[in-house]
Amino acid sequence: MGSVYGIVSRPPIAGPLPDSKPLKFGILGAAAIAPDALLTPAKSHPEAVVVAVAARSKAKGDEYARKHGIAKVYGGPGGYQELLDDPEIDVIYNPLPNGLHYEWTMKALAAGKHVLLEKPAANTADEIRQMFELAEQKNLVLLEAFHYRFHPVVQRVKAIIDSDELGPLKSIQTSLGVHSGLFKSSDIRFDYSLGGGALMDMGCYTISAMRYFAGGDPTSVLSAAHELDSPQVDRQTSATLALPGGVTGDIFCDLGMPPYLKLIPRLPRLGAVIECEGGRIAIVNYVMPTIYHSITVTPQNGKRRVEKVYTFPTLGEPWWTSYRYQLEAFVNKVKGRTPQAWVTKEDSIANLAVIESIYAKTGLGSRPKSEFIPTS
Ligand SMILES: NC(=O)C1=CN([C@@H]2O[C@H](COP(=O)(O)OP(=O)(O)OC[C@H]3O[C@@H](n4cnc5c(N)ncnc54)[C@H](OP(=O)(O)O)[C@@H]3O)[C@@H](O)[C@H]2O)C=CC1
Ligand SMILES: O=C1OC[C@@H](O)[C@H](O)[C@H]1O
Repeated sequence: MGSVYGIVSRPPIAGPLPDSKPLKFGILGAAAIAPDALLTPAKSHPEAVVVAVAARSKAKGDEYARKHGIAKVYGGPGGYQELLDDPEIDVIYNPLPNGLHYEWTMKALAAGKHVLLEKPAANTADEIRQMFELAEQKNLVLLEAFHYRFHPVVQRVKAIIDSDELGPLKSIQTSLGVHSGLFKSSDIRFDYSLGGGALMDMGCYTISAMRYFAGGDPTSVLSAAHELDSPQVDRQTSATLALPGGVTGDIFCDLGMPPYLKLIPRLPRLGAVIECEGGRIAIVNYVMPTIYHSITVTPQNGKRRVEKVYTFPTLGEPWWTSYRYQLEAFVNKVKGRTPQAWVTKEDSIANLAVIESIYAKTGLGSRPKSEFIPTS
């Protein structure tokens, strides 16, 4: 999935600004998402450079570093901690499996590093609260990498909702699903012990977007259902949530939608529909909008229009991915400048709390708590 962005993203190679020291990033794990989420965006960011990667296997780390032009490799059983202990590194990017996010983010913060942390931030809301508390204590930046929030598309949709052009909100539907076979059965997404499940992996976006558009958190889970991949792992989850002001929210997420008639592969579901008293907004692709997107606004008493938005008035380029916008915000935050958008501690905690409440409703329960006990 990630490599699609490589096709649309055409970054120039950027040099550092004369008066600004670039932040040096280290990556925990030779993860598949890192090229799209950090390595490629950093190439066009004058104040971000990836200097090291750690991998459980030195050989895998070496190969990954060679492919992506990363100078240093920490490999073997102590490699992750060696990366955290590297005094040259300012920021750790943590794209480990969900169930390892808490342990390695706590360790990275303890080592005095800022952290760009993949979504969902951890397996439980309580772990997320602890990570942010440590970041606050140490005056470090911690961000859950909900990259889509940094792209102009969702911000434009939110502005239309808030403008009251279409009147009060009635309902919000958000979806994210991919066809079966995209992820192998051995993928981390299907491993309960690593924090797997469709609701964790993809549902976290649908809930995050729904909460963002609603401007508030669900008050209850009205109903929820799942299809299983294995006894504790949902391949698909859907739920209906009560939102403030009598608004209803429907989410759908699927790690492997079966083919139609067992033959025809399914197109990805990447959309959202927002119904208001005076019209509706339909978004195609709120998750990876740089590839393609549309915002169709249909007022009840007006003309239907389609909007597309790739840049902000004074920020971005049409080829900037959501990850590139996210990196811009992250670097600005670390440098003490005001980022264009942000995902706050409260937002990250609330998102995982909704995931946990849906898992409670379906009976699958939260993903396992980390066994890591912080020492400081
Ligand atoms: N923002 C986005 O758009 C996306 C975010 N993600 C998130 O990024 C994270 C990683 O996803 P993805 O890159 O697809 O996954 P990968 O499986 O490619 O990467 C996970 C990395 O974790 C390391 N790892 C450490 N311990 C284990 C273990 N016990 N089992 C498996 N891997 C382990 C491996 O590193 P090594 O062996 O090299 O040390 C591996 O490279 C997830 O949290 C996911 O939700 C994923 C895709 C898109
Ligand atoms: O973060 C993600 O975004 C896109 C999905 O395909 C992927 O499963 C997920 O981890």
